[in-house]
Amino acid sequence: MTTPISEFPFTLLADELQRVRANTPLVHVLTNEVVQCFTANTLLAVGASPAMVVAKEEVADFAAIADALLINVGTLYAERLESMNLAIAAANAAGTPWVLDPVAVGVLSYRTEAAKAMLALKPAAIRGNGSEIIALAAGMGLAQSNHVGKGVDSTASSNAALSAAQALAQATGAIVAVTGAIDYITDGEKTWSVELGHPLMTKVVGTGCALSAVVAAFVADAPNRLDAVTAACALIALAGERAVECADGPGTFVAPFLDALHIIHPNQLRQVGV
Ligand SMILES: Nc1ncnc2c1ncn2[C@@H]1O[C@H](COP(=O)(O)OP(=O)(O)OP(=O)(O)O)[C@@H](O)[C@H]1O
Ligand SMILES: Cc1ncsc1CCO
Ligand SMILES: [Mg+2]
Repeated sequence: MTTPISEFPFTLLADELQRVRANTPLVHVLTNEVVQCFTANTLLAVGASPAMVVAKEEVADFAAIADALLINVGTLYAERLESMNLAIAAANAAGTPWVLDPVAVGVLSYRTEAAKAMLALKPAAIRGNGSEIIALAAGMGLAQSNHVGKGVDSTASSNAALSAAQALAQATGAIVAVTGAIDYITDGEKTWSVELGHPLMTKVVGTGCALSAVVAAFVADAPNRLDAVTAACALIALAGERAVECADGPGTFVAPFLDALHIIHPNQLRQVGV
């Protein structure tokens, strides 16, 4: 059973956005080298405060003072993995929620093993595409790994990964968001479906990665993590839809996407809804 976003109270989405803007959460971002700037700009446009602190000498100190941490394994290598594990340990010690983006997990064994080990470290949320979520679930014996990704791109629809997402949420205690044409956000019991967004969003690198950073911003001090992650997914998809209205293609998508995120006001969401 899934509940469509049209039943997600608009006031809740507005309230979530207002909460994030009021708190301007400091988001510690350990992400891949492709999407750093776009991710930082997306967080700023939403109203959060990004910082890409990566040195192993600094990550523990910073994770302890940040409001949330993002771990994205898109361009993983040994030194970065060491930093990530130090940051996660410090975040957990400080009670700071952290989010896992398992980019291309299932395709390559090094990152698949690294992400699998991270699952035991209690992420607050996991956000990935269909192939990635199926692979994570398969690594725990919860699904069959029958949709290995094509590099960072999914070969599975989010629909095909829904039961894997629900099982993964139950097994890890994380909120799991599996994204694609429809985003599903689940705590293993309740599942929201967000049928918003536009296929052009897959033609611009890093929309999913940036969404994961926004998920981190929303889970910071969240009264309800399922609502927070659902609101983050809905917000990014809505901004994508609005951007497409004034974009000619991928090259002209990014500027109106950032503008839409910056301009969207909670009161607008209260009036018109999703
Ligand atoms: N076919 C689609 N139709 C509508 N919206 C889409 C579609 N595919 C993706 N989206 C939107 O793009 C967002 C990013 O999801 P996607 O599943 O493409 O991430 P991803 O594969 O991890 O991307 P990346 O690794 O490039 O950052 C989704 O949350 C959704 O809003
Ligand atoms: C293209 C790409 N390669 C490694 S990470 C990344 C960003 C999209 O996930
Ligand atoms: Mg991705």
